[in-house]
Amino acid sequence: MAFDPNDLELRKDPLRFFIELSRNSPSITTFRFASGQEIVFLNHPDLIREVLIERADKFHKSEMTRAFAGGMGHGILVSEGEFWKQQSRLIRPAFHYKRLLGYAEVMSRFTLEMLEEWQDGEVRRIDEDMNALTLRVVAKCMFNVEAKDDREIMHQAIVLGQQVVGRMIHGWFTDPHWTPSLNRAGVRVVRALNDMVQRHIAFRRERGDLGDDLLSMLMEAQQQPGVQMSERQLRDEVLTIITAGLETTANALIWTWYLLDQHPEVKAKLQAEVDALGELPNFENLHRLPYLDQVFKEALRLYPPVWVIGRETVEELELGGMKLPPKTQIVLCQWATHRDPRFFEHPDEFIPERWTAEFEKQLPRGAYFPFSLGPRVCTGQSFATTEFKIIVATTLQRFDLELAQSPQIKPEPNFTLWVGGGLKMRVRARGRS
Ligand code: HEM
Repeated sequence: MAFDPNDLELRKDPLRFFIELSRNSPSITTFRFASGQEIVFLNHPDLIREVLIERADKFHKSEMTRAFAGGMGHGILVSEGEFWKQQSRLIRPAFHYKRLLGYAEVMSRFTLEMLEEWQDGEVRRIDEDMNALTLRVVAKCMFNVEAKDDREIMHQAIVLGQQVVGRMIHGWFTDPHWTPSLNRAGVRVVRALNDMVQRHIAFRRERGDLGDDLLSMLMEAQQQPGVQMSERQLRDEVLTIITAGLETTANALIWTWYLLDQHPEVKAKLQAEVDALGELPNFENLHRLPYLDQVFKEALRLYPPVWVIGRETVEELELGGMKLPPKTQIVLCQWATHRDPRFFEHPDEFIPERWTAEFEKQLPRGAYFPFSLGPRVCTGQSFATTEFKIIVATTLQRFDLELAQSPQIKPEPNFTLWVGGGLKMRVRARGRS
């Protein structure tokens, strides 16, 4: 059937919409949201590179990104210009290579604690386990928050955020009169989250002992001459890092457990690799798990947690032969580009082995961008990579996971790419200590 970008059934499924759009326009095209707003869609590595890397200063985050990030306020994800540079300079040291060593210990300890709760043969909601684990990790590593009550507040805020973003995406594609809004329950959750962050800031101020985490680094930076950072900004940065760091990594893990189940030969090969390690996975020995690295890259290709990126033009410019006025909204879609047969043979198949050094060398830069590229690349890329590898390798050394539900799983495009309906798996102890 001919592709009709206005077909309502197609619009109810934005993932299919973008695949169809990309197959019908190999480079640059436009489509309209239900409201009539025109969006430019890019689907060629040269143009993706131009926007993210080569002419990055000519593009800001899009209206869509700002709306996605609305509940987190105006943190690093959506700030621009000199202010973004200042915040980035303050936040990036928390992700420095040297710090990952300490974070990796926390990741390993919390994974082992989770596994201690798993009973041989039981069926678990693996999506809930991965969400709880990644929340615990990011809250501890970045903000030294361990209290269960605090984690519950963060969890509720994230669930709320997912509902709001889910409605937003549906509205953009299908409802000409749609406007974003937050109901009373939503307002309550956001307030609880604000109060929690304020409480932590006040507690540290009172004690006069800031500690060594990201929140402390930001609080200290507030005192530096020339640094402009209000209390509200501090709160927004905390919320941004928690949200950016939690759902993304959790979904990468959830999809990987699903993919491993569907590809027993890959799972067996990976199990053999983690068993041969002969010790607990840690920051120093992860390089001895090359197949895990290939699995990670391939899982992020097929199910990129950040499935779409938005930008808008700062000024009038020409892109791919089109003249774009200022504030033109632009979409780049990892979900579609990562499945493009021009760059990936058998694009819908899970083949970790494709990620050889030769393959990566010939892959055009801009055809694969799960963490984005250029100056606004994901701040947490190394953190997420370490966390993913430690959790998968540690779990696989001890447990075998098998799907305990229908394998027909529908990816749901939200703030990140979800496993629709959750993921039930049976966990079996592998008889190793
Ligand atoms: C597999 C896991 C992850 C994926 C796939 C991912 C992906 C991305 C992508 C695509 C962006 C760019 C978004 C845009 O341009 O609109 C981004 C930005 C960002 N990510 Fe991640 N992310 C992951 C994990 C994390 C973690 C664990 C953290 C922190 C703990 C984090 C913190 C950030 C921050 C702060 C930004 C904003 C950077 C800036 O604009 O300067 N991310 N991430």
